Amino acid sequence: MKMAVIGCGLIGGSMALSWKRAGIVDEVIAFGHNPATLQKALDKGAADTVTTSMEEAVKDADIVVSAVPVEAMESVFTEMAPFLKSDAVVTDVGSTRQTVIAAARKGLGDKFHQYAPAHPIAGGEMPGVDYASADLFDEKVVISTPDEGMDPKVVTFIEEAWRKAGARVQAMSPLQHDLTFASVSHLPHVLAYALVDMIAREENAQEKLKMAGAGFRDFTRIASSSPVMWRDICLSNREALSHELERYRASLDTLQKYIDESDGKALESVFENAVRNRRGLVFPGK
Ligand SMILES: NC(=O)C1=CN([C@@H]2O[C@H](COP(=O)(O)OP(=O)(O)OC[C@H]3O[C@@H](n4cnc5c(N)ncnc54)[C@H](O)[C@@H]3O)[C@@H](O)[C@H]2O)C=CC1
Ligand SMILES: O=C(O)C(=O)Cc1ccc(O)cc1
Repeated sequence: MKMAVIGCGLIGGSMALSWKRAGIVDEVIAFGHNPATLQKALDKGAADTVTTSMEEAVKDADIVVSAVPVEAMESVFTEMAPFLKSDAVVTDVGSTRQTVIAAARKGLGDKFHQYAPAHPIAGGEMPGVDYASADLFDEKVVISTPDEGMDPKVVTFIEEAWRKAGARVQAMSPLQHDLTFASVSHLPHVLAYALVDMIAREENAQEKLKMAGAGFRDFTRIASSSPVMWRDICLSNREALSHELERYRASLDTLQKYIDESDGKALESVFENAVRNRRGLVFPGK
């Protein structure tokens, strides 16, 4: 089996390494625009061959994965469509589902039935194939979002491949996915970026930041994530994310009121509820 990876960064590169390790694919070709990035994919062992030609990447591939930022998905699907083998399977790893599925519908056209989406809930804040690893998805959750017009056999093939690669597959609707991840992934990234940006713009920012402890480090780790990737996620899941921001703003207003009014009892009750829920959380995988 030959896999073509379109956008061989952290997730595309990790998928290549992980699916090779699991014996799902024997050979990987990476497509990209930047020869230096492609050379890194070769050095890392994520790709066996590389190309800047979409035709060369896709024409003999049995599996094609798009691992580019979500707003670039439509042009990638459009570019690959003419060169796909009739029995090739297409997938993607994007962080949003409704707009990416719409992009696949539009870009792949009458080849849409060859496509099944899957979003791995695993990654990290450092982008690029340098940070890729074969065990990134071990025991992690991968969300499958089957939708109208997809071939159930293709959906099952992609789900089974992820299981074989060591992940746990869970299915949900594209809408449910986007509402859920707006809340537990997209909102926290915006909050972390906002906090670091706000402090960094202050006159004595560097002196302040030097004083930051582990709490600040834990809260803001994800503010090191790729600006392009997160710009795209915010734009792609605009409605759900905007709703979450409104709710969060209301929650901050409430906390500010308690603080302004020195209402310790009310503050403690909010914090206790958060602690009860946070301490009970179990995160899948390592
Ligand atoms: N970083 C993470 O933790 C996770 C990311 N994702 C999703 O996976 C996808 C890839 O993210 P990462 O691997 O983290 O990013 P990355 O920045 O490490 O890799 C993206 C790669 O795509 C390339 N690229 C960008 N536009 C392109 C285009 N039009 N054609 C070809 N190549 C193009 C970039 O040069 C880069 O090599 C995104 O859709 C992201 O939302 C999903 C789960 C986790
Ligand atoms: O860095 C982290 O902790 C993440 O949250 C990684 C991540 C980023 C985007 C996704 O769609 C899924 C996982």
